Amino acid sequence: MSTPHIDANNGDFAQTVLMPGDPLRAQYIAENFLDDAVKVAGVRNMYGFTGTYKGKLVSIMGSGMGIPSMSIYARELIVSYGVKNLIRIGTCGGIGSDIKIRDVIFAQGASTDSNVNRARVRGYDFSAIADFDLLLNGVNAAKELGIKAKVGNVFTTDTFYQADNTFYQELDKLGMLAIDMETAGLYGVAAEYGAKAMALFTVSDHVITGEATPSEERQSTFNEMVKIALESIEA
Ligand SMILES: O=P(O)(O)O[C@H]1O[C@H](CO)[C@@H](O)[C@H]1O
Ligand SMILES: O=c1cc[nH]c(=O)[nH]1
Repeated sequence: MSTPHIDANNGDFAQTVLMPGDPLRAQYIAENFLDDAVKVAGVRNMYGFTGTYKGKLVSIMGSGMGIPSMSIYARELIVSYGVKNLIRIGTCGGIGSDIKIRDVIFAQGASTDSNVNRARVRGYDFSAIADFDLLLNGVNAAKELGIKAKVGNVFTTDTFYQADNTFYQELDKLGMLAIDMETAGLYGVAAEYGAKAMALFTVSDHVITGEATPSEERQSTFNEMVKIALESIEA
């Protein structure tokens, strides 16, 4: 049974879905990290794949950019396909002065300029937080792989191009590690529909210093994050 945005059959998705923003990254992961990967979804070229990693069944599906796109796919995966764990694997802009490009960051919590989570609690504030077990498994997997990772609050924005860059300094003062465009929405959808969610990123650029990862290095840092996410999955 397909949904308006996912043309997969019942049972096509594993209990855990890794979600990069870019569907071509989903395809790259399926081709390079999974065994026996099968394409299960492709409406609007938002590809979804299911295969195995070290014998564990896992799916990968693009989320698109921004909270609205992520929220559609996350909701349909949970409600219509019974997905239990959603792990965002994305890129982000670094904010803190101790954040360097290529760092791996776990989003323990996600603040936002979006109204979607307030709308879930009658206009009050909602703490958009990662599922503790998924976060712990991810942090432990990073440790075992010898990859240093940072864990903390991030900011999810609807606006990739900020009108006023001094905003980043204000986020820095509040201890925000990084900025992305989906995580607060993912955490809200997971809470609303009873699934677990967690996000980790690699820092592609630093929004205060302007430093950016050279394009030829992006793939290798991205691969480290993918390995962390895949190793963190429980059988
Ligand atoms: O690399 P992805 O996962 O798409 O994540 C980041 O990149 C996009 C912006 O360029 C936004 O989706 C942002 O969250
Ligand atoms: O959302 C994002 C991702 C990477 N870099 C940014 O500045 N923002």
